[in-house]
Amino acid sequence: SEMYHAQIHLYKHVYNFVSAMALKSVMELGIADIIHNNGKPITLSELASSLKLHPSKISVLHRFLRLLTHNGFFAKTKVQEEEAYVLTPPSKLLITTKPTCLAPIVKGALHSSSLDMWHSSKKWFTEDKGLTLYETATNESFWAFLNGNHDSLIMFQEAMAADSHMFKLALKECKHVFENLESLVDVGGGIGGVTKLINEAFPHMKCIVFDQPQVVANCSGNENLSFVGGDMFKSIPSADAVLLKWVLHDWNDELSLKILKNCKEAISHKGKKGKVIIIDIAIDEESDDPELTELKLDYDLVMLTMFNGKERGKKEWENLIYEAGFSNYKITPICGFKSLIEVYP
Ligand SMILES: OCc1ccc2c(c1)OC[C@]1(O)c3cc4c(cc3O[C@H]21)OCO4
Repeated sequence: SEMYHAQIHLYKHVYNFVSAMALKSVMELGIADIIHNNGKPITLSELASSLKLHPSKISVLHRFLRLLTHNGFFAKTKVQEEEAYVLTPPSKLLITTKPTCLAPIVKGALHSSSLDMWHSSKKWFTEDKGLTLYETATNESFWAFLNGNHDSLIMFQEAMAADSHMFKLALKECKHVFENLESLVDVGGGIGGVTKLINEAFPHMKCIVFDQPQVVANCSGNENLSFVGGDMFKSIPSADAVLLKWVLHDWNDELSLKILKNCKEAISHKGKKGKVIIIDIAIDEESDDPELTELKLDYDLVMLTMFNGKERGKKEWENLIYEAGFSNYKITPICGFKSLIEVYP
């Protein structure tokens, strides 16, 4: 009946965290590496012994694998009549020796420092101080937390760098965007994860990684890759193109406008030939399948709660781009759930 379906819907969402935390456990145990290095399907007992599990934990492992197999992270097969597990495309993204490894994102996004704040949401809703949920819960911004906790900063930067390897695959599809650029500044480029990939693909392009001084402090480049410290809300080094990957979703419209106006300044020496390259989520409920839209809306709340940022729909991107004084733009989907938006003065 409708009541039963409503109950299932409600309970499923209450316990959504279980599959996320089971995935975190599998990541922490390095199970994807064990199965990958095994070179063939692995039985439960083989997996348990390589994990050096106490016999009492073998059934626990089986139950975790059962849920994750149900959710498409493993598949079952038979080895000499015995059940065995193989990796699937999603769990292959947890193999730590591959450049496409997203384990650092799983680790960072599901770290207690990213989750604990949710227990303060009622307080956050009832206050009018304009703080993020993160600040309401911890009395400091997430960026201040990262700058004050070396291990968390490394974890965050590894998460950002992990995602940028995905960008390497996308770069093959969107090479034309970066062709015939003589220089590019990667704003909010962190430790240069993405910029290094672009520099490898386009060795003659002068690439600048632009981020806060303390972020770029002990980074070193090469003759065509340099690190510059500064404040993107004040001014951005000039170049043929400015890259904003996973930056504007951290900031509300007012601050995003400020960044985009400084980007326009930075490319103005090139006249019409300059461009701003935005890589971020573009919500598109009409054409995206519901699963993809749910991921984008999840990310919207992650950005809202951590940074008072937001993910934007196609219309919102258009309004922001025109408001910043640009005349034209083009959106191309890349990397599965992100889009590449070329913006022209
Ligand atoms: O736009 C930047 C940006 C992009 C992605 C993410 C950001 C911020 O913070 C939230 C997040 O869920 C997160 C939090 C983390 C982390 C990684 C991580 O990935 C997610 O490592 C430590 O805490």
